[in-house]
Amino acid sequence: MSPYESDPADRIVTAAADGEDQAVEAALRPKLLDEFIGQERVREQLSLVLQAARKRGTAPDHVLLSGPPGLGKTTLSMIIAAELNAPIRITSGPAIQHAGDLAAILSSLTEGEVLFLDEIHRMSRPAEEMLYMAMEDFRVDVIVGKGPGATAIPLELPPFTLVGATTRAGLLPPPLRDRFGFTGHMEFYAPAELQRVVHRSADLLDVEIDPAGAAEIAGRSRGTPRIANRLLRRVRDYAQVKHDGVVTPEIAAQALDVYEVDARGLDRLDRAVLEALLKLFGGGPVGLSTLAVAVGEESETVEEVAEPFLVREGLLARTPRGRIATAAAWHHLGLTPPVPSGQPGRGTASAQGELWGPTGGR
Ligand SMILES: Nc1ncnc2c1ncn2[C@@H]1O[C@H](COP(=O)(O)OP(=O)(O)OP(=O)(O)O)[C@@H](O)[C@H]1O
Repeated sequence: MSPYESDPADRIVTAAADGEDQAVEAALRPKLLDEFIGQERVREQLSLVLQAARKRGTAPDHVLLSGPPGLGKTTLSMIIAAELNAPIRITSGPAIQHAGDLAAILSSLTEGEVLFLDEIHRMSRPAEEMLYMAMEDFRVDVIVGKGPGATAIPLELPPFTLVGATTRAGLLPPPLRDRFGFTGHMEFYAPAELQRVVHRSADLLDVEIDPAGAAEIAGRSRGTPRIANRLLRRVRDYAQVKHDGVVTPEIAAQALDVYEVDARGLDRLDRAVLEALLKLFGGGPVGLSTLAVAVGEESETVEEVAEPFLVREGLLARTPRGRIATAAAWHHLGLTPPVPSGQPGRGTASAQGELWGPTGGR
């Protein structure tokens, strides 16, 4: 049976927002730059951009925020609007399929408004081209009619600030990237920063938590505030049902064990992949498809859902000969790595060596 029967998008450790996240996130979002935890460099740079714009009394340059999901791009866009005392309009690349959709949004903006365009790399080509002119000249050409009779009607736009967000900055065409005056690269959060995020959210949710309890949740949150907030809610449930509601490190650990999120933030799918790699293939190298069959999953699920975090954590490496486990992987699962052939004490290695899988890349 698949170790992960449900949709991988429903994992408790996914960085994408689920329905419950969306419902509670509004209450947990920091409202001003000073309340925003971590991302020191982006915060400092952005603070300068905003202060300068306020001083000049003009709309600031367009801002691009890039980084993995759940790190606070939407939150920062709302903070930008709040700091500028400006209204914000929120939309996303996939919602803008036709240039006309974008023209409708742009032409209804008010002066100084912030337009947040999430997943900007997923906009259609014609809309993207319209955006170039809008960003640079605050003007769009609206095409009326079709074929040889079509005419372009120029439309002046009020000055506005575009905040684009993308998980894939590399996919943005250079002409679009170049039109942003400031790009903020969001990094995964350090455990101490996530501990502060958990504490802050616990206060807002009226959950009593001790510092070590917050540290326990932070350590399992994969560097991502959205995951930290989600784990906090599950730990709160456990603490309220099984205990007196206070979150201690022991209670946090017990609760997250129930949800199968281990001390390093790996879930059942991540561990199944690592266990197969170590126990069945002696740590590799093994091809992706062989590894996927061994865990009863599609290759894409292993490659796109489990591997990025395992690679980031330094537990698994992708090589031209296939996937290999690192020393940290053996250590994490409490297993002893085989001794390389030709060295003394090869006994365990040969026993496991017989199980080594094919060594093709895929
Ligand atoms: N620096 C931070 N301090 C406190 N909370 C944060 C911080 N960054 C993010 N959060 C919390 O994490 C949650 C997710 O943040 P947000 O929606 O801004 O992420 P995102 O990068 O826009 O994700 P996506 O790309 O999936 O839209 C929010 O509820 C917010 O409260």
